[in-house]
Amino acid sequence: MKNHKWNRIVLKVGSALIAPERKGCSSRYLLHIAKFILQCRDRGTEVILVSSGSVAAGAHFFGNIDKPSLPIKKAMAAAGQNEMMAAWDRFFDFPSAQILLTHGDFQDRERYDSVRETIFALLDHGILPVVNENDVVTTDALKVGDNDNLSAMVAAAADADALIICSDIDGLYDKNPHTNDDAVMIKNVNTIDQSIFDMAGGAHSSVGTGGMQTKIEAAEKATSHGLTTYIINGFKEHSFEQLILGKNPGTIFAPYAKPMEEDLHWMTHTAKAQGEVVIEDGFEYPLDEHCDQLTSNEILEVHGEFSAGDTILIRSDDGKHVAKAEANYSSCLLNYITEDETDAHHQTGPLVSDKNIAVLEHEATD
Ligand SMILES: Nc1ncnc2c1ncn2[C@@H]1O[C@H](COP(=O)(O)OP(=O)(O)O)[C@@H](O)[C@H]1O
Ligand SMILES: N[C@@H](CCC(=O)OP(=O)(O)O)C(=O)O
Repeated sequence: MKNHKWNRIVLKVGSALIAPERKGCSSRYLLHIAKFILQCRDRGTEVILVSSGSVAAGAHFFGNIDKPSLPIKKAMAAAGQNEMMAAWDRFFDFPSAQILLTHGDFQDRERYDSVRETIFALLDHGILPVVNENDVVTTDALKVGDNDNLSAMVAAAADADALIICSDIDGLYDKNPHTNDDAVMIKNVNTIDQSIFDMAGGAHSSVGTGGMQTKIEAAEKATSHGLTTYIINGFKEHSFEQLILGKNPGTIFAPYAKPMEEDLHWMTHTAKAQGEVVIEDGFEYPLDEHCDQLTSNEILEVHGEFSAGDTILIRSDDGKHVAKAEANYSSCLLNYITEDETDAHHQTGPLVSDKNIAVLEHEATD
């Protein structure tokens, strides 16, 4: 696979590469990553950088406290973001542009289109977009939470051909190599199924977020959109030399032969559930074809507050995530009907829309 076939790539760089010791930014690893960006651009490949590291870069301003409170973490991000942007800028003789996003920007179609337009305009003018989560304004409801998933959302929104995740490890192993001496590296993944998710553990470093779990989630988001996804070791210059030569320096996840349609991809991988409806195990119908059979009769419990039109998660009693879909009724009404045992006439029509439904195939991870 030669990289000159890439028209556009998203390169995700983790915190450990930016501020390895939490003593501000270091050019130690950024130098060879910047060289790779230059080489790609010279070959006509547009690059979008998703750069973590604002919290790690800003930590030293706050005395590197061990367990910072949320407001202090946000303050570290605000101060570190400037340092991180400046660190990248030192390497380039072309301009870069800061894009700070939250999940809310992907959830809302107008804002999503606006982000896309801005990225395309920057690329058209040879400016390097540098994306990070807007940690200062995020709340639990609004945040993506990790830059692996954020990079996959950006890659899908920007119609990129490849997502390259630069980590602190060579690629995906069959188990966490930091805790298992016999872990074996996997060079190629053709299908991301539950067995691949089962291999992935959390982060071990003090600066990383999400570990391998969020990288597999990102790979699933990206490959189902038709992007080839790489996990490589960003500490090693050799990884980037191999990529330029069209070789595989880490783990490659093959893109779906038939990428998901845009709406289904958005519902599966981007839309955030505002609440959930628990139904009995063994609901018999394939939900995407027979969601008209799912009425209030099937509900065991309703969690969270949502309105008609919001995205909800349908979960079975044994915890399995069955589907995400657009609710036809509010949580308030569903709660009233399920709790009211006196009047069986209160049955609803279909709980969710048959136009906006995504059947989920993995076991719940939360
Ligand atoms: N199966 C696995 N294969 C490789 N790494 C794994 C695996 N399971 C867990 N990990 C952990 O994931 C880490 C990489 O993720 P993370 O610490 O979040 O770094 P980054 O800053 O690159 O996002 C590895 O260093 C390793 O400790
Ligand atoms: N937005 C955060 C990044 C969080 C994150 O996902 O970090 P990492 O696992 O190092 O990619 C920051 O800039 O510190």
